Amino acid sequence: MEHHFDWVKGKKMHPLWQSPLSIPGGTRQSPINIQWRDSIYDPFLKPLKISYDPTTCLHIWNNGYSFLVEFDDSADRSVITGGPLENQYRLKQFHFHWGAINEWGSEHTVDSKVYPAELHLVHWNAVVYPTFEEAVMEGNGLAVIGVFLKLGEHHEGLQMLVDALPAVKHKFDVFDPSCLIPSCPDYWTYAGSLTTPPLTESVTWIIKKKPIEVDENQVNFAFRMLLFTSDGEEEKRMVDNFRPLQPLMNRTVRSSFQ
Ligand SMILES: NS(=O)(=O)c1ccc(C(=O)N2CCN(Cc3ccccc3)C2)cc1
Ligand SMILES: [Zn+2]
Repeated sequence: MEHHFDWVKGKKMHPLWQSPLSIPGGTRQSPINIQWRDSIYDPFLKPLKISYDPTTCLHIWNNGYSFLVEFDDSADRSVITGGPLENQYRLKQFHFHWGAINEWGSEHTVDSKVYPAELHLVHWNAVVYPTFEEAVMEGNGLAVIGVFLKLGEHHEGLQMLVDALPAVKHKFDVFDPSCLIPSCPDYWTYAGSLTTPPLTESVTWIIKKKPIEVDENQVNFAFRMLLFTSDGEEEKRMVDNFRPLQPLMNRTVRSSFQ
């Protein structure tokens, strides 16, 4: 799929959505820097309840600016509930954001610390909305779990994805994405938006405090060998697919931990 780039004086620029330009009138845009000491402990926040059915995993594919692993969301088989959420949300897909080198790549930052990559597990409110596309347009439509990746030990679960990547549309038998989520229950949560078009302000963000560890080869092979372009075009490595930080404006980040 052709990646829409913006041209300025004949130079390929990053796609529009990566410019600092926030959408007109946007008051809850993402990503943001999470200032740990400014986050407010909320004792009423419940533990997040995650129950995924590994057989709902469909396939992995490259959508031009990331690679996604999509799930069968036709029933309540892989769901999250609790945490800051009023309803149960269905898992639709997960994807990553990463940089060309390990110095950057994550979308959110913590006390201005950038991680080499960030995982997003995307869920939608199927209790209230009939389709994902409609939920994308509503303030309580989506819930995304963000998990930071840091360099360290080899990660067995990620390795299964790395091994599947060469085949663009790789049929998965089973994959349980909870193996990519740290067991530590602590998270921050805030009201935000999609970080890619249509940038709608429909996401309840749940950012895990603990990162997962992956080794250097996994980052290099999992992410940096992917291409933005489709066959026949000059090769453009798929890197730096993260949006710049957005203003916090009148928002509070709550923490589930003291
Ligand atoms: N980085 S992120 O976690 O914020 C994120 C980014 C993209 C998506 C995503 O699957 N889509 C965004 C909307 N798009 C399709 C669509 C739907 C309605 C209207 C227009 C377009 C699919 C989900 C989460
Ligand atoms: Zn994302």
